[in-house]
Amino acid sequence: MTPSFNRQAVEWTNELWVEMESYLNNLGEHYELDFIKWMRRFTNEMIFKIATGTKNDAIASYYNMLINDNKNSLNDKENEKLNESKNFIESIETYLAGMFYFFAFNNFTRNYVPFIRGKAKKLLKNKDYLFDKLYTIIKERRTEIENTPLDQPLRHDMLTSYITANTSRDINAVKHADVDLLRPMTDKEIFGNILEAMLGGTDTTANFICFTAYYLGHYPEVKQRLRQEFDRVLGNDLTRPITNKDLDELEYCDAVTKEVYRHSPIAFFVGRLNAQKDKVGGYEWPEGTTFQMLVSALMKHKDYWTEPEKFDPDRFYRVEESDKYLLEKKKMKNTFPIFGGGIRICPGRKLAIIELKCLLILIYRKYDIELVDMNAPLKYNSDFINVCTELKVRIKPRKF
Ligand code: HEM
Repeated sequence: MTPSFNRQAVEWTNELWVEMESYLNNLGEHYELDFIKWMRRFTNEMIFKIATGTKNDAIASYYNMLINDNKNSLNDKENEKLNESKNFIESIETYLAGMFYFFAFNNFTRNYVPFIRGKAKKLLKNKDYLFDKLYTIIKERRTEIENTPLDQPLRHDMLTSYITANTSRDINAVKHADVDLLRPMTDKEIFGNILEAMLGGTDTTANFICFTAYYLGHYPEVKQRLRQEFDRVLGNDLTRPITNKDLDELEYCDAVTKEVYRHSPIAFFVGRLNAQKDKVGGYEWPEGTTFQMLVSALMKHKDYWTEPEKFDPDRFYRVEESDKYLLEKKKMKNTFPIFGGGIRICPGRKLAIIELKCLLILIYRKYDIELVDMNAPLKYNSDFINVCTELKVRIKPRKF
């Protein structure tokens, strides 16, 4: 993600929060929300806008689903748009959950074992819907660009950038030097990139926000320190939009989110395939071996972390000044790969942190997230990634 996308991401997170806040206020402080459902729509709406330059009304459609009678006040076209948006976000959820199915069961099992065959069929039907939808979006945007007069500027989004790359309408300021890539992209290549962004950019960040809300609910002293930092950086104005500069100043917030991630990582393993034979862990491995690195185990290993089971953001806060967290100081570079590393490092990492930090400020400076059941464990499934299955909360005004 280029700096211009990151700037837009801050702006859009501010804007989208204002929309979501109005729905939450309408529902009222006693309403029990499933926070993951809201956050998934928030992050999907963000990545949809960044990827395509348009809104998909993921949050509005969810709100309208909850407030059934609202539907009656909408006309058929508006209802159709909201339904389409609901189907789209559900298809991403189903596609992501289904990936594990195709990972775990071989071709024979998927085609001949009765229950599994039925499930695989449904997943494939969902895949067709999602792929068609994305190809339609690409085709429609191509036509729009072709019909835009040359003297009119094109908007800035991933799709427009991919479609125009290496054409006379190129909106990309920076050119790739590799000769093989100095040609326009095909629809298939564009589709692959947009699909990856949608998949990578929806559940991951939504889960991270929910996991953080869960830990803050259980560690009020951490929440209080976090708010002190927000108040110091942002002042008393509870409505001022957040800026990139604000985010850079939030050191304790950084530490809190890292500690949440260490305890409840989302991408709990990272995979690699070796391109040539290699020696790993004392053994020779042939070319083409698949490795899965269980990073969740690295993040809790006693050789790398002081009191690894303890929830303490201070292990990430100004750790270079600390004597207590010597292990962290020495080892963190290789033991904490939130976003993977090397050439395949997560391209959405900046966007994820922008959304996460912005939302934490926007929510906690003005409201409190109250967990409905303080005794409930963090509910999640470990499939391809750790996915929060439910987080029941009430959003209350903050008590000063
Ligand atoms: C908290 C949020 C996120 C976490 C924890 C996360 C984590 C990861 C990890 C661990 C990888 C594998 C990296 C590797 O193999 O070294 C990855 C890859 C990827 N992520 Fe993220 N990610 C997050 C958010 C996002 C967002 C917002 C996007 C949207 C643009 C995104 C798009 C991708 C893509 C496209 C890849 C594949 C990159 C490749 O294979 O070259 N991720 N992510």
